[in-house]
Amino acid sequence: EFYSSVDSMQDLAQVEQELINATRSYLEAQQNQLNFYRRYMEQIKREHEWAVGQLKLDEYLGHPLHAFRLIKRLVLDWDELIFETIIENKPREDFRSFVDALTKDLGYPDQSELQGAIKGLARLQRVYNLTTSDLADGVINGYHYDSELQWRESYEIGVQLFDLGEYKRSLEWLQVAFVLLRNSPLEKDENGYLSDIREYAAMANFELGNPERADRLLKQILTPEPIHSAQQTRKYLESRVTGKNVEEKNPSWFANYTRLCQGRRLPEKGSGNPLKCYLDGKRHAYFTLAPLQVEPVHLDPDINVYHGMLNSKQILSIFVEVDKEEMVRSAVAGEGGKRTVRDLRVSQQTWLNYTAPVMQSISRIVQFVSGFDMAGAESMQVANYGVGGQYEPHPDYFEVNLPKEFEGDRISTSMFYLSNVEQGGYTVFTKLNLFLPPVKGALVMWHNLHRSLDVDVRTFHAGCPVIVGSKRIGNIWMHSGFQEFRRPCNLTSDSYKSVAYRN
Ligand SMILES: O=C(O)CCC(=O)C(=O)O
Ligand SMILES: [Fe+2]
Repeated sequence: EFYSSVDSMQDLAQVEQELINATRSYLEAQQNQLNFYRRYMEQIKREHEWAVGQLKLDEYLGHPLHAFRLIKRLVLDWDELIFETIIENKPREDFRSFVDALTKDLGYPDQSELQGAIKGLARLQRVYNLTTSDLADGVINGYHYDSELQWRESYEIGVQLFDLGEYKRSLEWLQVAFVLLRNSPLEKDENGYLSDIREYAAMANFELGNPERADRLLKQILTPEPIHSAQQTRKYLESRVTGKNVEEKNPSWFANYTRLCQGRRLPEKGSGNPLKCYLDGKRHAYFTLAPLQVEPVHLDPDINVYHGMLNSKQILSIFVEVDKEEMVRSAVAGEGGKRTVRDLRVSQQTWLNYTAPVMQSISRIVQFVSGFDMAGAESMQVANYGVGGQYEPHPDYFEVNLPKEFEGDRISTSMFYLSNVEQGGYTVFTKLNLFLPPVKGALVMWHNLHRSLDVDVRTFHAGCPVIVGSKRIGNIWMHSGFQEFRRPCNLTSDSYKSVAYRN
């Protein structure tokens, strides 16, 4: 799978580069072969002309060498030089086997990849309120990127969204495609693409509960030919009950999620945020010379950002380790805890243990900042999101179906940002009115469990869709086993605080 991480998309760029090279050599080889045929024809033609110019044909052929040449050409040359090489077409065979090997080697995207990429675009539109015309113009949140879409691309998006049942969005893309094609000075639309667009637009309108509009669009493309597909579509639609214009129903968390992803908090009660950044050199001797740069972003539950925990060199070393592993599409726990791939989590990931030197440093950082015993730590999960990649609101604890290999639930999360993100990709806490833009080298830490070890529902959080850029994070989840002396329970339980936050 390629679309779910920017890193794996790089393989595709390489595939395309190699395809360009291979196609170039193919064209060149074909050209050489054609030139050879042409030269051969010219040569024979010259001989014919010479013969006709000089002598009568029977005189010419009366010469034994001429007779021999003609027969030799027809028996051998035409066959070997022309017929066989045309049929065999070596350049084409070479090209075909090169492409086969290349796609086997580096992989090749299929329809489902295209769908994944298009769903990603639709997700960006939904979460960030991006208009279709802006996106098609390459304008994202007011930033102009030099990459507007062609009518064909907009059309393809419209068609795919139609197939996905996203009729309203589909219609918008079809309209953009229509206008682009109609206003395009180069395209003459000999193939009737305007009609194709109208036909899809008609069907989308029909599904949206506008049968009159659908009919009007289809009438615009009716041709005298009875087999034309617009007529068939019309018949088909007449036989069906029109769709209902149902407003897209979003889940209850969606409004909070999108607002925070857009960097908008609800106004705070009281006198605003009293939290101040501070330096902490006392937490552990390790931080005496380089005190922790703490940005407390929430109290109760405490969420802290520790800035400058990893430098670029260390982050590069982490990715040297990542390159030794295989990145796989991230999954979520499905029914009965089974690994399930879903659109709610679109990224690729791998796991790193703490043997490499850089990973030993990371282990020390987490140990000294959190005070936890690393005996309870999972390996670090390194993830890379693709454009539109996200992780919808979830808790990090298991609560049920805790995998057997762990002692206790995930008591805390330590999340390192391993990249900046050009646009989007915030981490948001949907129940705490909190958003965090990724800052390369920073570490975010919080507890997922109350001191009673009951789950703290307030810690629901999400990774917002990446709009532009490649988001990389490294997560270390700590389990509650081994930590009884590190984070002892209180005399009174504070798990009541979570009650109001369940849904
Ligand atoms: O990408 C993010 O900001 C959050 C990721 C996350 O919550 C997770 O991987 O569990
Ligand atoms: Fe998480």
